Amino acid sequence: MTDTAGFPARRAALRLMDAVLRRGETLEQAAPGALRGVERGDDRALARAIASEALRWLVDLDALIDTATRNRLADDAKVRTVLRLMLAQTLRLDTPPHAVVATCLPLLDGGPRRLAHGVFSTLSKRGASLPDAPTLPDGVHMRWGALAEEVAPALAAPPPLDLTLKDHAGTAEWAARLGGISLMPGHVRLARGTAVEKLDGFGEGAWWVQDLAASLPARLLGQGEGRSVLDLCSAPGGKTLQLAANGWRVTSLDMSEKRLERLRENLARTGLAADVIEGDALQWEPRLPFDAVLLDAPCTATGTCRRHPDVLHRIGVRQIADMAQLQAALLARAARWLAPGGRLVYATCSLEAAEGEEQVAAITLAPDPIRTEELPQGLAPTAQGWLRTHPGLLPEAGGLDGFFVARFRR
Ligand SMILES: C[S@@+](CC[C@H](N)C(=O)[O-])C[C@H]1O[C@@H](n2cnc3c(N)ncnc32)[C@H](O)[C@@H]1O
Repeated sequence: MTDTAGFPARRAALRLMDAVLRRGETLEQAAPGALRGVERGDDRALARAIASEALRWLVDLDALIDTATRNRLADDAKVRTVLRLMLAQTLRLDTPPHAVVATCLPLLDGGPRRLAHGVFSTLSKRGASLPDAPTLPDGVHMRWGALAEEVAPALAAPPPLDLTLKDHAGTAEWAARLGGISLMPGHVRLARGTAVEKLDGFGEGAWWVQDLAASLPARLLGQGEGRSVLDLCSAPGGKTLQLAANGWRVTSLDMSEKRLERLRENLARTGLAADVIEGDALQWEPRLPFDAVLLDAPCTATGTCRRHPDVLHRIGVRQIADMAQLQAALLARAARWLAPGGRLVYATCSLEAAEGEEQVAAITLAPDPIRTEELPQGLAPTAQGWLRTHPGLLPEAGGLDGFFVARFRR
């Protein structure tokens, strides 16, 4: 064990990488265990930043490593992962090489320290660099096809911070007060890395963090005017907050008690109200039909790859097929709970057709096509009246998450 300052953050980063690449966990799931014992907040943030950058640029970092070894290192060799972390720090986080060596080589104590030092020194002397955009893994390329070329440049850096305002009337004022820009009423975009809790308006619940794309599904249900809506799969509650703020009587259902705790905190902070139910949507039955249903279905979340680059490596055909099966079952149930004339919005933050376009192709409700004027400038619905966003859209404004959204009427 070393007591070098900065070592705990690197050890935690290595644990995060292992959790994602070996055990298929998300960075969020892995964080509590991997960061255990890392006391300082800035060390915890650093560990996450190193692992995120290593995952974002994994293919390119591996290609560099492979130019500097005589025998190719196994994909899951610890020395490869340590080298990925070392290079991510010098090439992406501007950490000086001597600091990288001092804090990372102890990760290999009793192992191939000299090999790692040699490869790192060779690449440093050579002035190794990364391409402008990350190279996506082969499996992602195969699934996304031409879309991969549009998404990759948007992955080069973490995304900006989007806020949704409780009161859309105050958009220009809040944008000026927080030093951001607005891409549509009720939206403010800030530079990435902004610390949320310290911003004006957080304590009083004037806004909540929500990617622009994630704010579109609830907007597509319009003003509630006291009508009832079921927010199905609702936690941590970004869409419940929007619906409540837009005058809907919200029933908010999710099966995760832990995520519902965050939803309740969000309601308390913003002073908004919803009937919160912990339940499994595959078992639960409502007493009365709803005027609207929003199904923000569980998904592989590959549309959030800018923020969560672990999805590029964890998600494959099996996970997509499992999610698609669950989504089909949820969609069939949600459609039955609509009152005549009621509207259903189906959304996923996935870039996989199986979780979007293919999922709604067979639905028996009438389509209620999304219109261009309902969307921020620069976005347009598909020929079918669906919305497909991806990180490569609105590049000058900083992009947006990948979402699929479709609307229907009973
Ligand atoms: C995409 S997230 C929802 C995000 C949320 N709509 C928001 O805007 O904050 C999907 C949610 O589905 C929930 N979920 C997954 N399977 C479920 C089921 N069978 N019944 C109820 N909720 C479920 C998960 O707990 C998770 O919170």
